[in-house]
Amino acid sequence: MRKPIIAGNWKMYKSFEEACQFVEAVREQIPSEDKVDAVICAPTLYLPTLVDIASETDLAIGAQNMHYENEGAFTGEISPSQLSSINVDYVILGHSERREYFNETDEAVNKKVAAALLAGIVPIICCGETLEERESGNTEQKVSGQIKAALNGFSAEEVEHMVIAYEPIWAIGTGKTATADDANQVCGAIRQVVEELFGKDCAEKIRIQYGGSVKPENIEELLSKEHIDGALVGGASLQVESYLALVTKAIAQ
Ligand SMILES: O=C(CO)COP(=O)(O)O
Repeated sequence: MRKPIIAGNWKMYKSFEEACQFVEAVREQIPSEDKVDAVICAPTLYLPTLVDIASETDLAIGAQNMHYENEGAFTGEISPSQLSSINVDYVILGHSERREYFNETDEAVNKKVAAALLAGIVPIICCGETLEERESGNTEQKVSGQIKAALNGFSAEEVEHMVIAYEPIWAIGTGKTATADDANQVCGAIRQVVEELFGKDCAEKIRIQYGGSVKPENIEELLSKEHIDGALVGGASLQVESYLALVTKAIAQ
């Protein structure tokens, strides 16, 4: 049995005060991390304070991006070792918004995954197809290519602790969710790629999230599917009630 993982991706939302109030409100109500991994990936600026507020609780704090170098002349960037120095547990890598607006390539994502491992941060590796790619029947080809590139050069022991997030781009922030069966099919195809590259044991252990308009009303059906082990959630992670509902529903599966 794979433990569910619910990660909120706040993107570029919330003031500092709102972020602190959110974590203060949810930290005591998060179910035990034996049952579910609950994560909030917040704007970088807020991370040290949020890690502090969430310390000694079952809520983990993550970043939404990082550079692959530990230091250097990269104005405006944040490094893996800087994140680990403030005890950040997770980092989202290769989100479609970063690939689209910030020219993040498969090669850069692969370097970032390596850097996250060295820094002891769990990478949440994103993949997903555009509407055009889906309509032309290229979903699995696109997603497999992204995953093969991101996982290039690692061992099964390393890969089994990573998290993959399948987020169809057309379902992000649009209110359109892939049907649970469609999402499960693609997550199953990703698991198959992992099995081919790293073996059955690794494929059975790695957790694969679905992301794209996940909310309390649809999470149960998504998580009831064989290959969907959690969710990467944008909009519905911004409110205390809906985030807690997602986490609570995840353990009822
Ligand atoms: O991009 C997402 C999470 O990373 C999904 O966002 P929404 O849940 O708002 O569709």
